[in-house]
Amino acid sequence: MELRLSGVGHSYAGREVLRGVDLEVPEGQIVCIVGPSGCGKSTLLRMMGGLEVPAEGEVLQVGHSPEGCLNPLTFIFQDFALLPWRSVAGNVSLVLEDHPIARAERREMVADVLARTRLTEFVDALPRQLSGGMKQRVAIARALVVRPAVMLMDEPLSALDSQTRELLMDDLVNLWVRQPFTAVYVTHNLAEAVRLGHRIVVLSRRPGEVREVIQLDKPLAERGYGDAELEAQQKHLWDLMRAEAAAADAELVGG
Ligand SMILES: Nc1ncnc2c1ncn2[C@@H]1O[C@H](COP(=O)(O)OP(=O)(O)OP(=O)(O)O)[C@@H](O)[C@H]1O
Repeated sequence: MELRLSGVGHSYAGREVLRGVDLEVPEGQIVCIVGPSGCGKSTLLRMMGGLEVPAEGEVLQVGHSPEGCLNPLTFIFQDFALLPWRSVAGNVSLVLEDHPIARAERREMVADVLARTRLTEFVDALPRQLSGGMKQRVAIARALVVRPAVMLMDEPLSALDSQTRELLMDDLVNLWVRQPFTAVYVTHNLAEAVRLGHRIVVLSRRPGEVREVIQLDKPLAERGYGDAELEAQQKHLWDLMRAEAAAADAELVGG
């Protein structure tokens, strides 16, 4: 399934936050959305996930969900949102419990996704026993277990330290290479965008409009830490964003 947004615009209490956003999320690709603080990135993601309806324009879901999909649009947030009293397996299986799935099959689905996210040996651990990176891997496993059509990721790595971020980026790349998924990935971090994005959408400051869409053709598996080509793309992105970010910053400071 792919997502197509056309002419999406929105205001909150008379304050315009998004304007005329056209955007496509092709099946099997990761689309990163970058832009200065407050430009409407999370709002756009919520609209893609059907949590909010845009005042203008439309968000279309085109095509079919993958076979066995239990929840077409699944969110991953920065704060993991795990239940502290449930084990790793318990947190992952939670999202299957509302579906008519036999216990044995449910167990198999959880075991499979924990293996894919390298969590098998932590199956019985509680969230408080896990590092931040592992907690986010549990959240990713929980999102993947429902076989989503599109994963909607809102700054999933921003609560983590830089080494953990690097490791998790490798994990996401490996997951995608083994079994491509479709995702929209909102981030402030341009290094993450050039490492993970097949396409990067740059929004202007509020009201967020699409300033540029960058297509990165280098295969994800070949993008490594310190890659010169990616660093050049990152610099280009920063050149685009610098003035917008400074202006947005001044606006926020000034209220
Ligand atoms: N439910 C809401 N009610 C009123 N205003 C809102 C609501 N949600 C977001 N806003 C405002 O809309 C603007 C865009 O917010 P949004 O969180 O989408 O931006 P963002 O680009 O994700 O920001 P950041 O990069 O800082 O996370 C901000 O000014 C925010 O305060």
